Amino acid sequence: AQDTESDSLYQRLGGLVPISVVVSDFVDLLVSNPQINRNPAVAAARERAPAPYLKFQVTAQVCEVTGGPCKYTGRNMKESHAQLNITEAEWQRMIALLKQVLGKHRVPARESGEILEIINSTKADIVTRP
Ligand code: HEM
Repeated sequence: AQDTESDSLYQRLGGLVPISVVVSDFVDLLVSNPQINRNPAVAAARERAPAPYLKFQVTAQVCEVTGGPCKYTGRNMKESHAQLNITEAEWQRMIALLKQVLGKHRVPARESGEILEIINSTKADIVTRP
């Protein structure tokens, strides 16, 4: 059936299968990005939080906040990123990688815009250095 204006973002994205694929590609790009890995706190956190774990938690979180049936049980964004010293430049790099993945998977403009808005709403909790 066609999407309607009132469908949740979760429904318009196509549910957990496409969401998990996009998150997986995004996390793969993020954890292998040389600029972001130059941050020693981020690089060190890979042992505590390996890519498969991040994929699980981010998928559950995106599913929940877009109106899907999941329940995110991880830590909040402020606590989980507080020790990582994430800079504005690292944030901008992450946004560029996210846009790249949304484009690769042909996520439409409306849905991409809503995802970017959700991600931007977490920026103040995640970026702790200029
Ligand atoms: C430059 C941007 C970002 C970097 C470098 C980054 C890096 C990390 C790292 C290294 C961890 C593991 C922390 C630890 O366990 O000590 C983590 C956890 C996590 N991040 Fe990010 N992150 C970024 C942005 C985001 C954004 C925008 C979101 C989604 C809104 C997000 C969602 C999560 C989630 C759900 C966890 C798991 C929390 C938990 O373990 O309970 N991250 N991130």
